[in-house]
Amino acid sequence: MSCKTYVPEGEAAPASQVGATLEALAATIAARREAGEESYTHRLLTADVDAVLKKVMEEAGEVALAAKDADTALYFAGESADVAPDTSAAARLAEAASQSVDHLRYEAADVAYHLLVVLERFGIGLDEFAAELNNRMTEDERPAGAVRLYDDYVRRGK
Ligand SMILES: N=c1c2ncn([C@@H]3O[C@H](COP(=O)(O)OP(=O)(O)OP(=O)(O)O)[C@@H](O)[C@H]3O)c2ncn1[C@@H]1O[C@H](COP(=O)(O)O)[C@@H](O)[C@H]1O
Repeated sequence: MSCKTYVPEGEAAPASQVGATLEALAATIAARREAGEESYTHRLLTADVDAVLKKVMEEAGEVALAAKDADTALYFAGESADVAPDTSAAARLAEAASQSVDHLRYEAADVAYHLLVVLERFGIGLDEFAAELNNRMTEDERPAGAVRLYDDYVRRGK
């Protein structure tokens, strides 16, 4: 866990934080098929597919811009810490760099959410998505018991 995160006191942590989060979010998204038009997710699931595809591309672009900003901010924070450590300028640049990394995380979450909506639209469950990633791993990298794709479904259409 990073110094920016915490688990609320008294709550048991799931075996995999990101696994539990993605599963909960994917289930919420799937359930929004039955929601009303007031749900943004429902609209993305049911409107012209271009709407959600446009969002994926827009949010991916925002990740790239946020990462460039973070890269620049970290560079200046590093330079300042080398040249004038323990000054208010160095502290300000360090804080700006930390905020720019936070912004990158925010934009990455936007991409992940919109990608999950696309997967739901096309009936690709999280286990199947995991199998796609697992198939690309070496034996050493792949976790024990990891779900795989049957050979007939590997690199299909390529
Ligand atoms: N995780 C998300 C989620 N992430 C992003 N978004 C929406 O995606 C849109 C992103 O569009 P914009 O880029 O225009 O907005 P922005 O992020 O404020 O702007 P930028 O900083 O990115 O430029 C916003 O409307 C966000 O509210 C999300 N909408 C919903 N969810 C989840 O889906 C659940 C169901 O939500 P409903 O859509 O309300 O049913 C929610 O409870 C959440 O758990």
